[in-house]
Amino acid sequence: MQGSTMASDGNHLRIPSVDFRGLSLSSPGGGSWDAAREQVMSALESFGCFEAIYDAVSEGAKDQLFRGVLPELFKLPREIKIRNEYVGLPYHGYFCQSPHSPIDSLRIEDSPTLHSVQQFTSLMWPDGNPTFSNAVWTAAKQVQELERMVVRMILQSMGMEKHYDSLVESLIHGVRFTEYGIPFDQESKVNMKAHADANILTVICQYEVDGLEVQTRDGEWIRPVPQPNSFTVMLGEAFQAWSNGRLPATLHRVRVTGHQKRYCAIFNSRPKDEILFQAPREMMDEEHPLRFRPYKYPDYILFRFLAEGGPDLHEDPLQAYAGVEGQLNDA
Ligand SMILES: O=C(O)CCC(=O)C(=O)O
Ligand SMILES: [Fe+2]
Repeated sequence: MQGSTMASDGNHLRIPSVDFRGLSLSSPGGGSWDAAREQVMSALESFGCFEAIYDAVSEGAKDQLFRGVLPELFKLPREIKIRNEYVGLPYHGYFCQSPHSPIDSLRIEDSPTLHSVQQFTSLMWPDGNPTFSNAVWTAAKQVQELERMVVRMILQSMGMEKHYDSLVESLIHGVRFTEYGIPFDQESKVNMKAHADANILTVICQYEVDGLEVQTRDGEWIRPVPQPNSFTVMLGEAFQAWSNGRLPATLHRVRVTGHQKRYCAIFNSRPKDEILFQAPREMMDEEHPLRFRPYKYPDYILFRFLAEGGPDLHEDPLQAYAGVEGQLNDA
């Protein structure tokens, strides 16, 4: 078991890494599992994220994805890519507008289900592209297993394991693939400004060209160094709401400092459209009164990205939308 690495490199903080090799959702307990769980919780507390060492997605599979499948996808003409529309939810299909950098981004919803990936594939390649479908589906299934292990560990640590099945059942997993060009502002080099994700957890797979930066709980920005067998895992706003504020969402941004195109795979699970998402009762007591009113994910996304002047309006959009001390308290 590789230890949790909180040590500094000179004065450069490193994100703790946690070894998931050999762990499985089918045996969520025992020595190595419990040790990894401790490391996960301590990393989330200080850093809001950790590097998962996880080789279920092999180096070969990553090579195939990033060298073959993704460049082929992004090379398609724009009029094909816009076919990936998620009606009613901005940023959940295709988007290519950013004030900060050239960007091209496509989300595949329900990607651990082969049929869902095939549907996406047939929009892009009407004659089919089994190599694409299989590569994406296989990676998504493996990353979903990693994500579920992390969710299970977190719930165990909070004494909430009995809610694991219902929480997982309320979520849908997807993957977003993004291609970034060189940022417009060459001083800041920001491709994507600081934000938290609306989902429960985000699992980021970088490849060769780094760029992700994460803000630690002390407010310091650190840059995960992608390894062939690592994924960066961080907390999203849905977990913050579900845990009644105990698991604050992690701020992160993207800065591409070189002159290469950057591809990134962003895996995550988010509340299903129809679910009224809320913290279980046990998360509340006299010391911890309700922090976020129940909400539906699509309503929040519309608030965040479309209503009231767009994504830049609120510094803490979840608080503004669902915080019980927020303006929309009685909405
Ligand atoms: O490209 C990355 O590393 C992160 C992208 C991101 O934060 C997002 O799409 O929400
Ligand atoms: Fe993000």
